[in-house]
Amino acid sequence: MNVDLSNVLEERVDGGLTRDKVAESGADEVDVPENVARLPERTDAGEIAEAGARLAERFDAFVNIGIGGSSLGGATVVDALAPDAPVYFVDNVDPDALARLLDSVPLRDTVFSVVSKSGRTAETVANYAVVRDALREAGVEPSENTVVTTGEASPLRDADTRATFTFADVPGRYSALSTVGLLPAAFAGVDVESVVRGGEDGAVERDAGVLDDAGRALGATNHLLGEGGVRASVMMPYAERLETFADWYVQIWAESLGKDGTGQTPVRAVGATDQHSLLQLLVDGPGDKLVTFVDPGGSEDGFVVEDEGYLNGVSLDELRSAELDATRASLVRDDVPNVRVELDGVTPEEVGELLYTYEIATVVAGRLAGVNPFDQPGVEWGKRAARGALGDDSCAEEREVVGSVKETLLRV
Ligand SMILES: O=P(O)(O)OC[C@H]1O[C@H](O)[C@H](O)[C@@H](O)[C@@H]1O
Repeated sequence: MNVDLSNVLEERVDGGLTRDKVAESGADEVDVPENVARLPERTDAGEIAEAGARLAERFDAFVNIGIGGSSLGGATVVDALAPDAPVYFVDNVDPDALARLLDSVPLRDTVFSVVSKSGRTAETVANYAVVRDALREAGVEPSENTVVTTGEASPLRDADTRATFTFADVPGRYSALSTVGLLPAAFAGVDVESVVRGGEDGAVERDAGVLDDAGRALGATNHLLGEGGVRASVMMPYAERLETFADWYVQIWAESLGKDGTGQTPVRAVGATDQHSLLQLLVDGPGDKLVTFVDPGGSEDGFVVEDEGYLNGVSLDELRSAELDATRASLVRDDVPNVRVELDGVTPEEVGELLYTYEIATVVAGRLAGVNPFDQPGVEWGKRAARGALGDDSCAEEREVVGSVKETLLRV
């Protein structure tokens, strides 16, 4: 994996950065906590691979029940490396979607993997309660078809299940390179040991300079551009297998950096599709965005266009690359800074390194901005308010606010 920062430099775009400014940003002095920095080397990928293989021997489908960091890491790895596997993610409260999923999988031969660090997340607990009832109605003992990954202090640790795994000692959104993110992929037969090895490749020596460490350089670049007026960070992979990575990026970037009135709005996009959607705003809208292209590298599928004028004999891969280059150039023409992350194919190693690199970039950007990149205080009030609205009297104060906000002042 390489990161091309050419198009954030002042030689390329007005308002751009200098190499020295990035190098002297202080990103090399940011302390990335050991639990995050050393997660890949502390992850027993062999054990995860074996656990996934054992489950795959017994079950035909795998359903991950979790939300946020307890779903997006696993979904990123599976969608990138095993997009056609019978692995599904229940990460919302949507009775229609859950009903359709339960109708589509062979319940008796499906393992439900409940993932929650706290063990108290309403969406996850509620979804699993519904699944548990559905299993019983199908004559299946729920504990036989359930595994759990949860924290040390979680009530889920006492759940009667087939296996209980310990949630890595990191905030959920930083847990992709652990059982949380890798068990679904292991079930799907992904080489999770290579994914973790890719993460290790992303880890660099502690005394490395900013420009020697992609994660730190990206963190510094995002921070400095933010100080220069960039308010939105668009993550635009040019591969549908990496779309979920863009979703993962939205969570880690928003939850880690959106604090104390600061933080760039992360935007999920996919190329080439969003050249016909978002690009107009990126080029001609407010000059407050950074665009990151993820170039997947070559594809095995050599589809070639025939009998179509200038496209005659052009492969879809060549068309995709030409469009990516053209889109980058159109942003440079309008002084929109952009980064190009170049993968050597969507492989386990490259996916692991991509995830790890952006974890480090997030920590560095947060520390340079003076915020804590590991908590999410802003989401807690809403959880209490929902509990209050559902009758929990310990959240009566929040319930009153919900009631007042529901009063209609203007309806059109
Ligand atoms: O893993 P859990 O404890 O169930 O938390 C699941 C998710 O919900 C929390 O509210 C945060 O928004 C996320 O950072 C977290 O990943």
